[in-house]
Amino acid sequence: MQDVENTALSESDLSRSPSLHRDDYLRYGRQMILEGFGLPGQAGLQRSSVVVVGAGGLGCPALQYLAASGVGRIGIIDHDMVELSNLQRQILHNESTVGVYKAISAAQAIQKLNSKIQVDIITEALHSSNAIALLYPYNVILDCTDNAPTRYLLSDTAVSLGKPLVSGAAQKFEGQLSVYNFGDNGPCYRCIFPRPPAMETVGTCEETGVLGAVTGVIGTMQALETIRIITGLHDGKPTLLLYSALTVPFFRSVKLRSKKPSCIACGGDGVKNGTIEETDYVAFCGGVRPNWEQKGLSSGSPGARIRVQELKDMFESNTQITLIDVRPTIEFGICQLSGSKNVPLPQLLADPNSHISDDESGQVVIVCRLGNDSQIAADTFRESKPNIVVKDVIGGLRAWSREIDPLFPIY
Ligand SMILES: Nc1ncnc2c1ncn2[C@@H]1O[C@H](COP(=O)(O)OP(=O)(O)OP(=O)(O)O)[C@@H](O)[C@H]1O
Repeated sequence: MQDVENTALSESDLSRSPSLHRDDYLRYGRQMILEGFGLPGQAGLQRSSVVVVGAGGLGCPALQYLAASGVGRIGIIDHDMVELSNLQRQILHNESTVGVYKAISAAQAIQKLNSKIQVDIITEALHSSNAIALLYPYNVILDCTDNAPTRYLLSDTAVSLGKPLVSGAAQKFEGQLSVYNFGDNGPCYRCIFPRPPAMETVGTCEETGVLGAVTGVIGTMQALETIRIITGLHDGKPTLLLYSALTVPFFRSVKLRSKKPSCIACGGDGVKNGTIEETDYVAFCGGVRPNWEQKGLSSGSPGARIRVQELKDMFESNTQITLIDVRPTIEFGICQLSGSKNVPLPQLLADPNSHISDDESGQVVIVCRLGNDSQIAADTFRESKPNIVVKDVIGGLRAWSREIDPLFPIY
């Protein structure tokens, strides 16, 4: 499966008589004088090509260091556009590129840093029918995305194309880093995580929060691992690096086992291009968002979910409601609707009966930030107190801010 033309540079590539422009000796001199790097290392970087999937929190620092180090060709794949809430960590974007495709914004930034490298801009989402074609031209693939379907798709594609996959993840105060499908018998992502996590146990940065500098640490290390692979400085030992910004020592590493012979992707006959195209990665990972109706957690009778306009109407007509906000206390402290009481979702799930009384005379309305947790809370109440009218707010406080009160803080 290893495609010699298109995989990480071989020893013969690195020892081929290198030629650099005169300015490059000055530009890259600080790394060229490093033991084991030298002129072959720099020339290897210049001849290599790398694709970064996701130009967000991880992709930005990774791209920055890859461009600065002189990787000759860099592809950037991201279908999303820059938003104000990205600027806290997605350091290649800025106020003037809000609304611009991230792939374009990031490309502009790294071309300013290094105008001599080739940058390919791809503003479409990576999915099973374009992955092989989009990733084929590059030596190393970086997973800087934030969702399980893309992780499995990237891993299968990397296996199929015989390319190393440098995978990063960051959430809250923590991050993870690993290189898959590399070295002597290195495992793929599926060998280590054969089944996706349950959808309700994972969340995006939007849902769970992330400290910007944590993505900086992991994204930078993704660039570092990539440079080690290209220049032959990587020992190829499969390792999962775990980082926690709040716990000393900050880094721990876990030795990973070799490729699993029974792995459906890299064991046996291996994954075929056709298999990737036929796989519904979103379905494999349980759907884009948990759909509580489909999971049998009915959302009650028609009208069980209300729009923010209906909530406003209830306020204005003085309808008697018990308004429960199920966000974490720290978020409730940032902003809240007047008259709402805070019962964080885990507390509510642990003991739903203690938060509303049996003779609740009005309606119970549940709100959260985006309208997902409120559905879980409402279904839990309906099960424990079937005689009480429980509604939840579609789109949550985000929708309230967008549609009703533009002065209400959005985060
Ligand atoms: N299949 C995919 N193809 C291309 N880009 C992807 C794919 N999946 C995820 N991404 C990109 O990966 C990036 C992940 O970065 P990050 O989580 O920091 O950003 P975000 O999604 O903007 O964050 P937030 O959760 O705060 O909205 C995003 O820019 C997203 O568009």
